[in-house]
Amino acid sequence: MRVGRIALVGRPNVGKSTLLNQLVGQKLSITSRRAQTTRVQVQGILTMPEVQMIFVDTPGFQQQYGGMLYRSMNRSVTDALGTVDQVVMVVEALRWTPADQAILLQIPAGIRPLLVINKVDRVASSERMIPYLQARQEETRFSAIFPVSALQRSCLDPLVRYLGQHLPEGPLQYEPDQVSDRTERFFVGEFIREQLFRQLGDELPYATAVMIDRYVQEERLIRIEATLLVDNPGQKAILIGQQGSRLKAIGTAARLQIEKFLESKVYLGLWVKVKSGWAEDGTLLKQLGHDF
Ligand SMILES: Nc1nc2c(ncn2[C@@H]2O[C@H](COP(=O)(O)OP(=O)(O)OP(=O)(O)O)[C@@H](O)[C@H]2O)c(=O)[nH]1
Repeated sequence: MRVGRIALVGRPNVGKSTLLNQLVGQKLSITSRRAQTTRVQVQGILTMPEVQMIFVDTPGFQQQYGGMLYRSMNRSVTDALGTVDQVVMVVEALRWTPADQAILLQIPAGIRPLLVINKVDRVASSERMIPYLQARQEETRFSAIFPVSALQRSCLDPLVRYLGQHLPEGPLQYEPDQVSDRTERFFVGEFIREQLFRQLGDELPYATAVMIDRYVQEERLIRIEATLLVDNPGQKAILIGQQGSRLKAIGTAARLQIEKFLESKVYLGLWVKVKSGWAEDGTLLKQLGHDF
């Protein structure tokens, strides 16, 4: 067996979560059009006849906000890189921004990352890719370059083959049918967060934490109760909406996703609570799965 840990790095929104979900074949990490939706490190596991790949989905590297939450996010990028066998850097086709460059510089010097150029489906003519590819090849740090479309699942097979061939030999670390080391409860929180990102304005999802208070298997359904923590009463009002309409829409959409994921009927109760400064509360962040 070849077994190893693979880190996906890249600036926010390049499609790391989408790529991970496609590789592992299940919706593990939430995706949205907005940047910086991944807060904690999620592992996806892909087991094939002779290979087990353990993917570490690192949060998008960002410099825009300060605060404990974001420091923890940036630190987990560097931490993750110290313990992995392969680093995959993801960028968007035809784009190489200062943020991409900063990420490349953050990868420790001894590591030769593999470059995935994602979203090639957006490139109208392949000729436009030639100078872009040449420029990337001149950046001699990459061990290999793979243009792909995570969304359309195209060109992923050569990438998987290459990754498998370059992992160390060793025993299985997870059962073959395991796709993640996270619990179902964790994913339920992620599905709720995904709806916050889809249904709210720009700022609020970042100011909201989801806590699963109850998760009980009953005879005919799974009963889940969750609290959405916000920073101030104004945010609470926005989140609840006119006569509760927004919270209801978030709850309904999240419940449908959760039912699909758990393959069971679900009751989902959502409450909104104001707790100012939650993003600076180390104990709370730990409970939510952030390491310090
Ligand atoms: N056209 C196109 N869009 C893609 C592709 N892969 C991802 N996207 C879109 O890009 C957006 C961002 O994707 P994510 O997977 O959330 O990006 P991420 O890098 O994980 O972002 P963070 O979680 O913020 O770090 C989503 O709207 C995806 O649907 C692709 O191959 N082609």
